[in-house]
Amino acid sequence: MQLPADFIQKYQQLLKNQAAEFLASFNNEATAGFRLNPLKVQAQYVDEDCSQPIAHISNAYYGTINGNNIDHLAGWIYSQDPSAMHVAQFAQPNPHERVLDLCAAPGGKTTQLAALMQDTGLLVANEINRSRARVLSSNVERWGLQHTLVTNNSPQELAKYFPEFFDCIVVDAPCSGEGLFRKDSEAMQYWSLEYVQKCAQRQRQILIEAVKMLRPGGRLIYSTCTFAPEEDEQNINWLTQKFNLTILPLHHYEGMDCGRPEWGDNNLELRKAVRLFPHHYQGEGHFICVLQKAGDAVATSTAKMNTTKLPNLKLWQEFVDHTLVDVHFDSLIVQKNTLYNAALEFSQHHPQIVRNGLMLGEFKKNRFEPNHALVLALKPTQFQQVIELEAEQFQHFIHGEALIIDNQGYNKGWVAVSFEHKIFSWGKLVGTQLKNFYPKGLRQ
Ligand SMILES: C[S@@+](CC[C@H](N)C(=O)[O-])C[C@H]1O[C@@H](n2cnc3c(N)ncnc32)[C@H](O)[C@@H]1O
Repeated sequence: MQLPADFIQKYQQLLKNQAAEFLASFNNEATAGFRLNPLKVQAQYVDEDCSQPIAHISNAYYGTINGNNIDHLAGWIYSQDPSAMHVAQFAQPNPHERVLDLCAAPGGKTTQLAALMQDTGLLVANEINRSRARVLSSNVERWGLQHTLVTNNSPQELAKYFPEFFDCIVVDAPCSGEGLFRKDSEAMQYWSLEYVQKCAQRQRQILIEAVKMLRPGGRLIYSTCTFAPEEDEQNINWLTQKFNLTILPLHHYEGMDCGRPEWGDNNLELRKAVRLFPHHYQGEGHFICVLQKAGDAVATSTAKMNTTKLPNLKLWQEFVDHTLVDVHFDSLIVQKNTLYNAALEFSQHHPQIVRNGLMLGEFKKNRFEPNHALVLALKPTQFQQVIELEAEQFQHFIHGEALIIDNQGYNKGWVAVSFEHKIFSWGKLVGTQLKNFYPKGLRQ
């Protein structure tokens, strides 16, 4: 790999006798990994090879996945660089906490945080870029999450709505991406010494807003996928000088390096951070640091904001009675004919919302049409009827075709549709015809 000359020179100076091994690692292939969704699945039921677990990460394995197979469509797996998986794992979010993933798209950390929280409490997944926020939202849907609020705000805007609100905030910052060079050589095109400085400044602006949203005693997790000290140790050192935050010790597992005090004004506390170098760890480059804000560390409960008035829910109730089993939603709200079980209920003033909790469905004239998110979020036992497709039927169905099935005793109406016993879509049964409700945007 042809690395930029300034990059080579910089790391020769910084890493000295380790530089040759570090620079040579860029000629090796990037390491791939994936995580299983513990909200849905156990390893023995997926098609992927789960023979190489990633140490110290729950439900994670080395290897590549097929983005078009049923495991992916049904939200049972997520592709992610093994190093990146340590961020949420070190964040250790507790069930029922209020957690913010401030720079969240496409959703690697969000899906992992939600899994660790067992989809309880409140997870706010924010992304500044609108089209990336949509991708984030579709990954939240695929993962079957019920208590995640997806927002599309700048950190400055978001901070106006959530002063000292969160128990835990993850800032997986936009960075110069040096740790991605092996995976995506295009990342190198943007790289320059000036770009690193620019990224470091932008990260400081983001961190200032993150601190405003963190409650006293709350945890701030800062990560980048770059080796640059300006964006890593120097930013953390600046942060601890500017605000009342202390660095918490992280366990340095095999292959993990410590943060480098000498790269951050000789602040010895920086040793507590984790650096992942590709010549030491089987993954791409990463930096992770966990800090705690001074103050009361008692965990807060998930309080709700003001509630909204509901229209007549008869159509929804009829749908539940005919289609579902043992479901309880206690935060129902309606927005523009769409019914949600809200992750958070707002008064008049609210951030730019892309998805608020679980989208249950839409009121259309005299009927209720369930949303794709609902079929992906419920357990198989929560459907009155599940129709299992054969391989050929599955291929036709994900193309958007209706099917003629051998109807042996199914009732007319909504059914969950599965393949390999993985539920992936709604269908509507009329006699022997299974109408197709697999979303148009996902059809293959
Ligand atoms: C490293 S990526 C996040 C990856 C994500 N956490 C994951 O695990 O899938 C950084 C994100 O920050 C967003 N971003 C860019 N500029 C930003 C800014 N000024 N404030 C907040 N986020 C920003 C980018 O659009 C990008 O989605």
